[in-house]
Amino acid sequence: MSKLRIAVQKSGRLHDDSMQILKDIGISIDNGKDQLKASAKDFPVEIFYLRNGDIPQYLKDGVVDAAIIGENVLIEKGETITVAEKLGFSSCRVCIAVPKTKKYNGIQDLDGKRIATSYPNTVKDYLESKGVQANLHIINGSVEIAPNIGLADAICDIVSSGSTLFKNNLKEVETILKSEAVLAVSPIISEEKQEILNTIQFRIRSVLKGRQSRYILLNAPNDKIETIKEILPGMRSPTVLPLAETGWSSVHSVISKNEFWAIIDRLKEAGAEGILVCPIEKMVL
Ligand SMILES: Nc1ncnc2c1ncn2[C@@H]1O[C@H](COP(=O)(O)OP(=O)(O)OP(=O)(O)O)[C@@H](O)[C@H]1O
Ligand SMILES: O=P(O)(O)OC[C@H]1O[C@H](OP(=O)(O)OP(=O)(O)O)[C@H](O)[C@@H]1O
Ligand SMILES: [Mg+2]
Repeated sequence: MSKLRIAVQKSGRLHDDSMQILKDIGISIDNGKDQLKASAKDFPVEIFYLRNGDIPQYLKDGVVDAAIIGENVLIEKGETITVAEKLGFSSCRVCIAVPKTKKYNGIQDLDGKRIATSYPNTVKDYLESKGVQANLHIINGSVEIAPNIGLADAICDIVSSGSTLFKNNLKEVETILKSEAVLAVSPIISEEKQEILNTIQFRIRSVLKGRQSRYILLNAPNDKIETIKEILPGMRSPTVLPLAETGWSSVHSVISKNEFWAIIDRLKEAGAEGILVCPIEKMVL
């Protein structure tokens, strides 16, 4: 049976989370740090460790069948590549920034100006869509330094917390796109490998759903159960089990990770006690 070839970043911001999600879906890899290729145990998958920026070309050529990669890199270099799943980590945005002290009235201010970036296609498409022409300086790293050394009037780069912009006295003026890590697929994947990929996608969805959810357990007097059930969303309806103490029940439900703090006060007011919130490893719907 042929193996699905998946590319992951060799080292850098995506590496650890990429390996973690593979592990969570049951793909475990014995890999000496220096190996560039490794086979998974118990699953028809081979992992290739590559530079994030090189992965779109490998996907286009069919050298690898799928990859975990930043969506921003696909937008820059991967016109023909499809996104199979968003993976919920490495969230960032690609932005244009100018020196803090510069007045900025709108994108037309960049007409005829110099913009330093590692994402020339992304910037070019954006400027064209706004009818603006600028001179692009392509640099591969430390882009934020460019205005301070007189290399450019503006930059276009990745922003996450904004601290790199802040430290370099820059301000964000345009957000071109938002990005996160994705599972990307080669345009020339075979049917046999697509079958393996379908299994992987199913497992990824189960893991991501689990990560976004929490299992909640609480105790409440029986006459409060109806009110509590209305507060708890639950997958279908909450499970209600009698406690050893008469007149009391235990209520179990699944809620979104983000919902918990919003409903906790309402649950306590409604009479809930002994509230436990537990992580969920996987969730198959
Ligand atoms: N500050 C950040 N916060 C969140 N995600 C980021 C941040 N910087 C980059 N990313 C995301 O992680 C990806 C990899 O970034 P990283 O800096 O590790 O590698 P790189 O230098 O762009 O690529 P290569 O592997 O080719 O050297 C980026 O393409 C982007 O999607
Ligand atoms: O908004 P922030 O949270 O400060 O993150 C943004 C910075 O992170 C990335 O750089 P990275 O640290 O990956 O360095 P690199 O340029 O060497 O890839 C990106 O290129 C920005 O410089
Ligand atoms: Mg980087």
